[in-house]
Amino acid sequence: MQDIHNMSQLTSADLELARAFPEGFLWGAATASYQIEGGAFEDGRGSSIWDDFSATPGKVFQGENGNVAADHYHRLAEDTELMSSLGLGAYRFSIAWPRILPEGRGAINNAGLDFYDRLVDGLLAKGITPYVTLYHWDLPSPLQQEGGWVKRETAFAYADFAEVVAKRLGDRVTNWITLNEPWCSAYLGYGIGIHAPGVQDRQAALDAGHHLMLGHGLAVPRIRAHSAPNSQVGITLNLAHVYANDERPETQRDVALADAFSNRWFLDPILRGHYTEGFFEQLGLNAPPVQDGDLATISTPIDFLGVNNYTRLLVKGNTERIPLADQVSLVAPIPSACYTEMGWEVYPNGLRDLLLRLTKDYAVSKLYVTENGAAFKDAWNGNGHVSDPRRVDYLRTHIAGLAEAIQQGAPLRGYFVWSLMDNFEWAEGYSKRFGIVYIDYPTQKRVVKESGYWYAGLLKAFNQAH
Ligand SMILES: OC[C@H]1NNC[C@@H](O)[C@@H]1O
Repeated sequence: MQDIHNMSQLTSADLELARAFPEGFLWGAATASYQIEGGAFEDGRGSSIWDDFSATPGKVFQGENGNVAADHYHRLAEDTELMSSLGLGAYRFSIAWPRILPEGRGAINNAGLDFYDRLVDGLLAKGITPYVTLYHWDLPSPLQQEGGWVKRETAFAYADFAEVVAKRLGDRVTNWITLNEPWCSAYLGYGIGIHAPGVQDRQAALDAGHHLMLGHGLAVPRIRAHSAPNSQVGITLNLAHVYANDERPETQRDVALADAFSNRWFLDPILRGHYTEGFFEQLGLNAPPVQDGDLATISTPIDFLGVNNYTRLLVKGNTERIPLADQVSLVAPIPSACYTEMGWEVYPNGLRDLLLRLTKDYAVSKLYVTENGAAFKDAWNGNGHVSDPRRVDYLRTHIAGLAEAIQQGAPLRGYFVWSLMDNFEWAEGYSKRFGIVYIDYPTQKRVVKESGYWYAGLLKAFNQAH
């Protein structure tokens, strides 16, 4: 691998930026099982709701699926070497529940555990710290056939799964993330149905969200029980800072609604032990089936909050009617702004402002940015590397915001770029590329993009400064 730490990619300002971060700050990259692994029918892996959703005509771009993806299942050595060559301090990945418990509960598939054993050992051998997400959306199909996350029993099945994994990996894994983005699982999967399992029922979204959070709370002590004393357990939420487009009262009202729906729906139960006042009424829905003790379980103390952030929300108040919390109108694309291939505004201060808000409003002892990145049109001409200056600029400006947030008191301990490599972007299939490494799917060749070289150079400059 050619000198990947080619710091000539960096400006003097970049070198200054690297030095702005405190000693011990963690630099990593993130992926998820269904998005990169492939090996969908191998070694006892069961089916997930994303296998089923992908196989349903019309659900995923061009009918694409995760059967092969980036073939990571067969490329552990190559990919851990790639991570090492980039100089990553940590790697965030997720465990495919259907590899471990093909039926969702009951019989353990040891070949599935063996795969993650090999991955963890490979990372540790290269000095890369594993950050393990236990659930990144690939619910075993049999559990969905019983109702999935709208059923309370799924929360208990999840906690059992978490314990099985912690028992096997807890002697080496000390950083655990229970769930990735339960908001997406609940609202995109059960509310509007653009994600698996494709249910369109807003009440079901509330019920699923509650049981996802319950599963989180049930799992935390069981993970701790099988992990080393210095382990830390947290959860990753997708959050976005909400801005007012103007000073009108209806805009202020809608900013609060958007914040409740996008952020506080999960932040408040997990970090404050209660749902946001009036939230269900604002949605025009009933409360989910909360049982005595649930909120105490859901708000069990955690060691860090993982924050996934890509853009901001800019709200312009509705005048003609009182909107529902999930129907607030966002400002139309701003001509002067930049947008990624996902249609998300590039607004670097949004990540900084989000971290500062969390620090001010919630008693979080530690924060990690567990995902941040961008999809742009990346092309590879079959040789050399992939030029992606817009992604370099996206990373540079968002990382600069992190330094400001830390300076202003945010307890930020690390950053994981999304993503290590191009991968299956859910309903968008492979049409959207988020990687700092390009995947040529026909050949499965890994090609480090300009952003990958830049990120590697930044990490090298950071390490040299400490
Ligand atoms: O949309 C980009 C990413 N967002 N967070 C969850 C990941 O699975 C997505 O690929």
